[in-house]
Amino acid sequence: MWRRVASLSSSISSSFLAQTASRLNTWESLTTGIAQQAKGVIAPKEKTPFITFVLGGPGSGKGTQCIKIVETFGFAHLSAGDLLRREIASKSADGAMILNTIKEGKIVPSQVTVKLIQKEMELSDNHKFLIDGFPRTEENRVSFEQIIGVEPNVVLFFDCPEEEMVKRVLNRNEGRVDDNLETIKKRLTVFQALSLPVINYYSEKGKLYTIKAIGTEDEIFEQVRPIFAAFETVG
Ligand SMILES: Nc1ncnc2c1ncn2[C@@H]1O[C@H](COP(=O)(O)OP(=O)(O)O)[C@@H](O)[C@H]1O
Ligand SMILES: Nc1ccn([C@H]2C[C@H](O)[C@@H](COP(=O)(O)OP(=O)(O)O)O2)c(=O)n1
Ligand SMILES: [Mg+2]
Repeated sequence: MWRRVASLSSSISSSFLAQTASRLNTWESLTTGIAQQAKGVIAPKEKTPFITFVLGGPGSGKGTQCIKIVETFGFAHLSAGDLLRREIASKSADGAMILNTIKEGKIVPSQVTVKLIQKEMELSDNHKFLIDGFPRTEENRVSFEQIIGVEPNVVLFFDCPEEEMVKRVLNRNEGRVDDNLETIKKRLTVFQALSLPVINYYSEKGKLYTIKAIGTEDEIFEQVRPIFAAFETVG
């Protein structure tokens, strides 16, 4: 009999203990969460990231359309070119190498660019990212997959005739070292040889959305809008 009572009491006490422990755990995690928020510690990234790569030749209107996507759909905009130009301006160890590469119309080693993108993603409290001007090569693409470990949900390709891209870049007027005819010609060759294979890769994967990038900025955005609107509906 005592055994039954003993075993009963032990099962009561163990279940009581388990419940108490579970309450304490819940409380602990709640209080930890509150304390972290109060201290401004970065909250755990609960949502799966939603990644959009924005591709297209130089001057195809990627940056211009990204501004509209941010305004309408609340993405964080990470321009690979802007991040690299920021490195040059900050006179970091890689700055001189990046400047020469950009002047030459070539592509900066992937390791450098992906690390800059990774840092921005980690600092952001957004989970929806527009990664503009990346990946520009197969090496860029593979490096992102290896370092960040995720694939894009959407890949936009702004498809624009070369003569229109050249005209736009020469009129861009942002004081960029690469906005001159000599560099643009090199960039167009690099785009054909190294970036088009990436675009084809995503086309085969069924992730590519091609936008006819001629017309007014608003006309072009009307092709972009339904792509993201469809994802908003899905949830
Ligand atoms: N639809 C458009 N029609 C004419 N000019 C445009 C259009 N979209 C952008 N531009 C202009 O063309 C230049 C290049 O655009 P930008 O967004 O910087 O392209 P990208 O980021 O693809 O190089 C900018 O000066 C921009 O104001
Ligand atoms: N993934 C990338 C993106 C940009 N770069 C370098 C080389 C590019 O010619 C320059 C400028 O890129 P950016 O995207 O700002 O250029 P456009 O907006 O297309 O004119 O930066 C790079 O090396 N790798
Ligand atoms: Mg741009």
